[in-house]
Amino acid sequence: MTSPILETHDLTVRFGGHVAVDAVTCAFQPGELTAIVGPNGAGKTTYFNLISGQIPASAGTVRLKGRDISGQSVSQRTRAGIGRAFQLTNLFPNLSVLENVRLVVQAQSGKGFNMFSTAASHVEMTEAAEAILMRVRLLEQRDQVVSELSHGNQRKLEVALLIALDPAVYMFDEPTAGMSVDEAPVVLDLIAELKEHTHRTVLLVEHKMDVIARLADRIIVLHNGALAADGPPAEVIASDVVQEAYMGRGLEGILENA
Ligand SMILES: Nc1ncnc2c1ncn2[C@@H]1O[C@H](COP(=O)(O)OP(=O)(O)OP(=O)(O)O)[C@@H](O)[C@H]1O
Repeated sequence: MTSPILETHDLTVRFGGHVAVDAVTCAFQPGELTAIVGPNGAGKTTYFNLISGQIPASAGTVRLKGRDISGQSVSQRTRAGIGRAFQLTNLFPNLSVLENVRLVVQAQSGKGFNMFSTAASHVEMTEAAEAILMRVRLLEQRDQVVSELSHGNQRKLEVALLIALDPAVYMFDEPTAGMSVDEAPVVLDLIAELKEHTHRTVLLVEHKMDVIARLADRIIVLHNGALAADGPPAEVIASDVVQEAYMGRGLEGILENA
């Protein structure tokens, strides 16, 4: 077995007396797509926040490629390879779609805002940004200002920015939430492609059963902040612990059928 890309060890956070994430120990392998499920308030988003660094842990560690990143800020973790789908506030709303992607491509190329960068490299960065926009089917909207994009297209742009960042671990929190039936498949295809073609590790918080069935290699179930089950989808869905945890409703009872 290869070394895990990402590991959490006894990861815990308390809010006052409430333990929102309770000693979660889990390892994620390269190329593996894990769906994180559980009822409302189970701690899924908080677990994500602990991994990406939005909130500090009360106890436990997060390791990326074997290195302890528990003390690092969000931006340090992003640079280290944790790519969480951008919140809309991370997009530059008054810039065009192309400009938003090109800024990330530029930052990744190490050139930053170098005013002396050559015309050729500017052309190359534009081409790289356009290639990404083509992948996410946003090339037609390249000159549109971000604030004028539809919700679905803004989500696609978030995926484009993540692709430009090319992190080792992609994190998506309900990536198709609020998307139309026409828009959602494009984003799901992109996530599938990340896993299959680029062998990236993907973590997905998801309520929709059809999305999980299509994409997940593995499901972890959080219940009251603790890891209640972990394994291949069919096994987890059928497991006694999951059936009992949801009082006979089974996992299907807490997932939405689209
Ligand atoms: N900053 C905070 N301060 C206090 N309590 C919090 C904070 N963030 C989360 N919680 C609590 O921690 C628990 C876990 O919340 P979390 O949002 O992680 O659940 P979730 O599984 O993502 O739920 P949902 O499916 O509804 O998004 C909840 O009881 C929530 O109220």
